[in-house]
Amino acid sequence: MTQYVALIADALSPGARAVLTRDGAVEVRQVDGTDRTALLAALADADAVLVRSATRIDAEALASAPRLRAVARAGVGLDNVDVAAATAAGVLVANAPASNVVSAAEHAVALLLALARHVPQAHAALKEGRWERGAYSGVELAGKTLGVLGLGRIGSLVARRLAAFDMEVIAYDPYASQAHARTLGVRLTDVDELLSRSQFLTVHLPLTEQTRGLIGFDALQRVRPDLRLVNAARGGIVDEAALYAALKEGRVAGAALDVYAHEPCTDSPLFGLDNVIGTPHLGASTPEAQDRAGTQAAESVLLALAGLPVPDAVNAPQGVPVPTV
Ligand SMILES: NC(=O)c1ccc[n+]([C@@H]2O[C@H](COP(=O)([O-])OP(=O)(O)OC[C@H]3O[C@@H](n4cnc5c(N)ncnc54)[C@H](O)[C@@H]3O)[C@@H](O)[C@H]2O)c1
Ligand SMILES: O=C(O)CC[C@@H](O)C(=O)O
Repeated sequence: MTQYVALIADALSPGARAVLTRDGAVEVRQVDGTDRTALLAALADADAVLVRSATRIDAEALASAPRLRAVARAGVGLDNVDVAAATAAGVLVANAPASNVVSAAEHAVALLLALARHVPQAHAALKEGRWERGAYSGVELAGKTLGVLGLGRIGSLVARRLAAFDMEVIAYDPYASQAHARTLGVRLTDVDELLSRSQFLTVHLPLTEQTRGLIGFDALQRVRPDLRLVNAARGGIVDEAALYAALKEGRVAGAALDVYAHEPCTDSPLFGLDNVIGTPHLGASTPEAQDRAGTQAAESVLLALAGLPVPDAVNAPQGVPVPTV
């Protein structure tokens, strides 16, 4: 006999459903969370909702969910969940912070290498029947300076991988310790040095009110003209209009983007520039990452519904049980 309804609002791995239904207490329902009307209707009976990055759980969604006890994010970024509104409503929010970091880091490295060597452009030309060896000469990574903006989980994995390419790695992160940076072979700098010295710059920040637009017109005035920028974190951190202007005016050499201010994004003016490559938010899109993200999110939901402490809860003090449902 099921007691609770868990709503899966984005495409999650089959492992999530298997965990949720393990003890027979949870009925799983599926909804397309990007269909706002359907989402709000489905939330009316939900005790928990599981999302990736496409579904917005904001104040309106929370107000439509009188029974809701938990929001579980199968991934890292929580910018699509209004954590403050959830907390005020007594709804526990949990993410799966370590689930997809290796996939995201590997994708950032893949984008950086593809950008340096024009892999997507050369591939497209070849498939169209053009053998254009002269058009796609690239640059080496060895000996170049890599700037890492945000030396957290993903930034650290990227730094370690690219140090192995003999890059000099510098990073800006006011919350990172010197000891941590040293273990990675990274030197911590201030923003000025990061911007003015980096030949490659990779962004690994959360999207917050402090980081929104951080790489904007001002920052892009202070970079080298041979800078190649990678953003596989969140779209709003890099101001797309400022980046477009900098690329167009030759103040930046190239950009590789996995994330966009508004997603899905298929018609950005940036896509018209030859020195921009992009992927449609694929950083976490591996079966390994999705399996971990889905099952961890589902485990958090079971703990929350049982009134037990949820290790990855972002709005409950560790060790303090959430209210029993
Ligand atoms: N493309 C994808 O599919 C994908 C996958 C996973 C995560 N992400 C994004 O990557 C982000 C980073 O993930 P993570 O696991 O490394 O997070 P994290 O919390 O481990 O690291 C973020 C780091 O940013 C630093 N930071 C915060 N504000 C800063 C500021 N103003 N200036 C400089 N540094 C600042 C923090 O100190 C922290 O070390 C996530 O928030 C998410 O938005 C994207
Ligand atoms: O769910 C996804 O595929 C994206 C996840 C990623 O952006 C994250 O923040 O974890």
